[in-house]
Amino acid sequence: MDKGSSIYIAGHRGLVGSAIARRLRALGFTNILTRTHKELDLLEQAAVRRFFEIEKPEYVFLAAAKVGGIHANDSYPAEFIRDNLLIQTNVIDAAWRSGVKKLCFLGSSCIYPKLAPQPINEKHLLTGPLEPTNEWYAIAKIAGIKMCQAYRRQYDFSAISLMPTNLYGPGDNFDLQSSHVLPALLRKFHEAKEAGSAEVVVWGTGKPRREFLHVDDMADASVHLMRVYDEEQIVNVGVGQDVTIAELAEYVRDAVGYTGRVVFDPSMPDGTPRKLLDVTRLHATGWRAKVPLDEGIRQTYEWYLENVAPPRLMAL
Ligand SMILES: NC(=O)C1=CN([C@@H]2O[C@H](COP(=O)(O)OP(=O)(O)OC[C@H]3O[C@@H](n4cnc5c(N)ncnc54)[C@H](OP(=O)(O)O)[C@@H]3O)[C@@H](O)[C@H]2O)C=CC1
Ligand SMILES: C[C@H]1O[C@H](OP(=O)(O)OP(=O)(O)OC[C@H]2O[C@@H](n3cnc4c(=O)[nH]c(N)nc43)[C@H](O)[C@@H]2O)[C@@H](O)[C@@H](O)C1=O
Repeated sequence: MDKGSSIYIAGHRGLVGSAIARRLRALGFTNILTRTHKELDLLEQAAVRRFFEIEKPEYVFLAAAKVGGIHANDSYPAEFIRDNLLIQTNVIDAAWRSGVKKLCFLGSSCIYPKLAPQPINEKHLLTGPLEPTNEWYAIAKIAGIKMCQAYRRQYDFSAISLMPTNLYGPGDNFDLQSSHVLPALLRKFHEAKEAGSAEVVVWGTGKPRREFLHVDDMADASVHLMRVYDEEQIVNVGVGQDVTIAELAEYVRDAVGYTGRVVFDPSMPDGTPRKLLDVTRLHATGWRAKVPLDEGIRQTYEWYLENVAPPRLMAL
């Protein structure tokens, strides 16, 4: 990619897409192409094809998707499988048809079997049953990986697939029903502190282990791999370390400064017991995550206070 290359970021207003846009701009890329959801609905095949035929981007970061935490995935299986299959199929096919030089597809660590050996190596894909709460989303993401591989084999299309671990950071979704755990806990602890509540409820048993990567690291890795990596094999993108949800709750409690109790609600699903990525392949490309979890949580809390909390508290 040259600094003047035309680069389309699908989903540029989302957590990852906005971070990729920030990273590219910081590196001096000047020709970044975007469309809001309203301007271009990626579920519409004809509209997507037209967009690619007219704009002819050279590079594509596919960061648009139907995304959510464990409860959203479990509650809306039809939307998660349908929207993700449609968005990725429309974008990957139109990109190839219009002569895109290279495309970066984002999967997820939930593509791996629920009980995969830890840390999870890329070779564990399709070796066992999936976690039921997000199998619909996972199946769509696996189809996306296979589509990139098939287009590479048959059409010589340069498509790479990255498998991010759980992400967090500025621009995250803080809605308590649809969000992932880290933004949900930031909001719960913040609201409990403001209201003087005696306890905060954390879903599940607190025992599952998760790995958290700051979205600025994810964006940096995406741009790096777009530049240096061009193979069929998928690449895990993570930090190589995980924590229990109970430990995560303590990190968030410290960042927010909440002094009440943490209680667990085992009626809510735990999901996969552990999801730690083997990042050997990623490290071999010369890239490592930089943002420590405690620092990333503090920085995300500052972003939350500046961008999300004030209007909502005024409304209370
Ligand atoms: N967040 C995470 O923890 C992880 C994310 N990933 C992957 O990273 C990628 C980005 O995720 P993330 O940034 O978190 O998700 P977000 O929900 O923050 O962003 C997704 C973006 O896609 C857009 N979008 C969704 N549907 C359509 C549509 N039909 N037409 C046009 N735009 C659409 C959304 O726009 P709008 O809001 O206007 O609908 C939004 O800007 C996804 O592929 C996801 O699977 C992988 C692992 C973990
Ligand atoms: C990125 C990944 O995200 C999803 O998988 P997940 O890792 O299970 O996602 P999660 O962040 O929502 O939860 C992690 C853990 O945390 C616990 N937990 C506690 N309290 C809250 C809470 O308040 N909210 C949420 N959401 N979880 C909570 C929760 O019970 C679970 O044990 C996938 O669906 C899939 O889409 C995917 O790819």
